[in-house]
Amino acid sequence: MKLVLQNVRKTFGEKHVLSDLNFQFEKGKIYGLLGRNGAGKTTLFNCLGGEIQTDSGTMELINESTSRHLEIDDVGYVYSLPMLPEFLTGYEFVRFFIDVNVDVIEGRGNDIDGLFDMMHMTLEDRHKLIKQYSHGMKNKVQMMLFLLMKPAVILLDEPLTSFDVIVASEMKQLLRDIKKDHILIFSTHILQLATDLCDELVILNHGSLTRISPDILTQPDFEAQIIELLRHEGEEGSQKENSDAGNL
Ligand SMILES: Nc1ncnc2c1ncn2[C@@H]1O[C@H](COP(=O)(O)OP(=O)(O)OP(=O)(O)O)[C@@H](O)[C@H]1O
Repeated sequence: MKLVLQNVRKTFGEKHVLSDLNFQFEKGKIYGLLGRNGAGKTTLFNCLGGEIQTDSGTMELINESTSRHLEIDDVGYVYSLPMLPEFLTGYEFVRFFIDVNVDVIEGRGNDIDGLFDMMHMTLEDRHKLIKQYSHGMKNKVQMMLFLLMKPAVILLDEPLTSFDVIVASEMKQLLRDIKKDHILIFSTHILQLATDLCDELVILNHGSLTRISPDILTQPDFEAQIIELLRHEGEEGSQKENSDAGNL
């Protein structure tokens, strides 16, 4: 399965945030999305997640012989600031979520405690009001929802930054375990996290996506090179592969 973006555009007033963006994401990989503040990472996620409409272009899921437009239900979105009903306990919310999505979730919702165990959330925590949850605990609940829904595309907007080192390591392992069934796109400003977790690094700059050559990642000064790419984003002659040439 592939997610193919072609000529995707999004403008806010005079500002061209995404301009004729082309890229192809493949199932089984974790993509690290890098870009400077205001580059348009959240805008891209919002377009993919159906939160906002693109101005033009296509976003399609392509299997071996079929293709179709990306639908809202194809996308799971873990927000950097999770929005959850604070008046419910984590357990109550997950049970409610399973009840309203029972057709999609099928048997995966039978063991709610098993899900909380997988997230290493204690019995006490799972029965506490979400209002009392830390940022990281809320992110864990969000992650549980996509384990249940199994959307084709999972977008993660800086989620691991709220986890302590132990939990971040557990979550990274969880993402590696599930990646074979999904397209995972992970937005982060933490370069070390991106190189550690992701199979491919992609830079969003001047409204387009550009794949970073894997050769750069194996070089000892890769961090300096990526910083340089971000600093001189869009300039000709930088050591990166153009997404149009390399991926479509
Ligand atoms: N609803 C909106 N209306 C007008 N402008 C917007 C809107 N949403 C985003 N923008 C603008 O689009 C640009 C891209 O913003 P976006 O939040 O997508 O960037 P980002 O890469 O996620 O940034 P950061 O890394 O700082 O979170 C910014 O200039 C922002 O001001």
